[in-house]
Amino acid sequence: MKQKLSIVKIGGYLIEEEARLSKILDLFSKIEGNKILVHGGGKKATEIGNKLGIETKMSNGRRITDIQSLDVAVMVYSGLVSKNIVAQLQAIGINALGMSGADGNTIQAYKRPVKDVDFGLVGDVKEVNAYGIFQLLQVGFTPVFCALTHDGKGQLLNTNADTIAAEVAIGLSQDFDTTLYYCFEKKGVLQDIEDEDSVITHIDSKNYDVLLAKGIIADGMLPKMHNCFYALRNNVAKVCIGDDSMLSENNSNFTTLTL
Ligand SMILES: Nc1ncnc2c1ncn2[C@@H]1O[C@H](COP(=O)(O)OP(=O)(O)O)[C@@H](O)[C@H]1O
Ligand SMILES: CC(=O)N[C@@H](CCC(=O)OP(=O)(O)O)C(=O)O
Repeated sequence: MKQKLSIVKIGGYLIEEEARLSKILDLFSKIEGNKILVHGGGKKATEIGNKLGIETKMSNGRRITDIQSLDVAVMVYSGLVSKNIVAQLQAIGINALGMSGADGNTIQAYKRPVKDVDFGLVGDVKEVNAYGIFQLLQVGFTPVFCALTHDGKGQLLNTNADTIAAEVAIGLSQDFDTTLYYCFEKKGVLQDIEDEDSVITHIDSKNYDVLLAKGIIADGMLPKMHNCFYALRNNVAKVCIGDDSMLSENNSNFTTLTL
């Protein structure tokens, strides 16, 4: 039987709030078995960029990563956010290791080809070094991935953290029985975005199409759900979306996805 692996991705809003972040890290530390954390930090990058006088350019809600904003992304994602999370995990007994995709050649990517929009130094994942990550887990490290990959030729690339979580989950699903948790500021996928009590507890490919058609899934939830189904189609055993309480035992008020 395969060993269990939990991959938890935490989003930008949760990272911003100190108390909420430490609650999540505490719940994460209590997950039994192998685990990996993936964090975003887009909001922090925008905030620090503004302080440095580097304007954030967006297209349809997605960051355009020019050379200057890549520098900000590297400083914020693999520096400020990563090291803060790693130190907090160390303080609660987790031997965390802050990683970008360049570290240990864990995630190689290629620069996204220009179609309608040139996203700049943004990477689409080419290959996950599952064996390297497997070895880190076997010796007792807990990898903490930020939203950066590399092209193998010396160029760092900005890669969406939700995508990194899905790709790492897929890569490790050959060896592990993997559950992927997308943890963000809402209780789950909501029927009505204004009503926190309207969590849709189960979404499959059929009602996904209905939710899409009705416009219930929008904005950042569109690529998130795309990543969820992509992971499920590629051997990831279970995918869930919810807030920090999703990681507590005895809570079922979050969204579980199936094919
Ligand atoms: N039906 C929905 N249920 C919950 N959130 C939704 C829904 N439709 C759109 N959203 C939006 O999707 C966003 C989550 O995407 P995103 O900001 O990319 O997450 P993250 O913080 O994990 O990076 C939420 O902030 C919310 O505003
Ligand atoms: C290419 C791309 O989309 N990169 C993201 C990486 C950070 C991220 O994904 O942060 P959240 O999970 O907090 O949104 C960005 O720069 O915003």
